[in-house]
Amino acid sequence: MRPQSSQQSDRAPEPSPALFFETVNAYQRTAALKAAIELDLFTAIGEKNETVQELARRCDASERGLRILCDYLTIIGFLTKEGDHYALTGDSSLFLDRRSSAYLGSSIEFLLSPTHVEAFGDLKEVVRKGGTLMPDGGALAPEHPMWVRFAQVMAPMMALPARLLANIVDERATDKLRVLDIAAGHGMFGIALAERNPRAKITALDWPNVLEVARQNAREAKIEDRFQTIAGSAFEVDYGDGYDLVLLANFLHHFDMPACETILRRVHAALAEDGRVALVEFIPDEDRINPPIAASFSLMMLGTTPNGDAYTLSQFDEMFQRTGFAEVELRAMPPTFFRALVARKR
Ligand SMILES: Nc1ncnc2c1ncn2[C@@H]1O[C@H](CSCC[C@H]([NH3+])C(=O)O)[C@@H](O)[C@H]1O
Repeated sequence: MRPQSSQQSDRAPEPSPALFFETVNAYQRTAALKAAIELDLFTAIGEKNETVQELARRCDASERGLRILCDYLTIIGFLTKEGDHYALTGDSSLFLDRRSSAYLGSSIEFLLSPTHVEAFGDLKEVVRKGGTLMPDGGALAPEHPMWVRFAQVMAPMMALPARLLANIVDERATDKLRVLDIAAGHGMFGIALAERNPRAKITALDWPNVLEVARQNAREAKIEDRFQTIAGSAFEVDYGDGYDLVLLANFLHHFDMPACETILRRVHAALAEDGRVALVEFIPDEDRINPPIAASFSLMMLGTTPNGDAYTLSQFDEMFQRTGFAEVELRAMPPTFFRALVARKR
């Protein structure tokens, strides 16, 4: 490190074009990670194929290509390099080695699907308009096939947040618990509750094509006898009533505040008198720029939905107040970037 006098460190850093070049070329960063996942490079290195020659055999790729890819991945922090040997970092070993139960590689099939990437193809026009250019409400079009893909490939990634939420909302895991999981997707949030608490009964609501994936996951978790479904739009279908807990995980951010309130009013009516609603969301601080991952999620909503957003705690408070909820509790869900909001009906 360059020695700095206290006088120098008070000054603004020298101007640098580094951020410009890094950002303009950031599509190559995405491409490098995608290529490594598709070549199963991280698993190969985890299996101790550590040189370019060994990796070329294992990944069925050229030595030149792998040398340049591995050096690039080292530069951006996914690998380490000593001499001509590459190794995984702790994060890469946990999240990118296919043999890990926390493997995230399959999520690129959703996150980098053509639907998603194309939504950001002309962001200038999206910004001019103030919402997605995708037809029919973008991601919110009824039975959009992207949600089937989401349910299939994101289930492993949601297993941990689902277990964390279950601990928060059903600590004892012994009481009777009727749960409605709205926009259930893969169904993992409800399934995690049913796995912990033998008296939990889950009703999962989503589009019919998505519910097929949730039902399959419920069968695999051996809780299908306590797993029902309601197919259709959360704005239209009858929820039933008397629920002890309603889950709204990663759903409200797709809509503007009046639409969120429509859902919350319907939830309020469907809850038992001592019932609760639990939200799982990316919730930025009031400055809307921290924490970075939660706050950046607004851009995802700008590109893919007409009116969605990452709402702050004060915005959720307002929505809860206007829809009759009481006692809102905010809970962190480390090590994930989600936060949970639990509100009582009364
Ligand atoms: N109008 C709607 N009614 C019901 N579900 C919807 C609607 N629009 C989108 N969805 C579903 O909303 C889900 C959003 S993804 C969230 C899935 C899950 N709760 C999780 O936290 O991981 C997808 O499964 C969509 O199919």
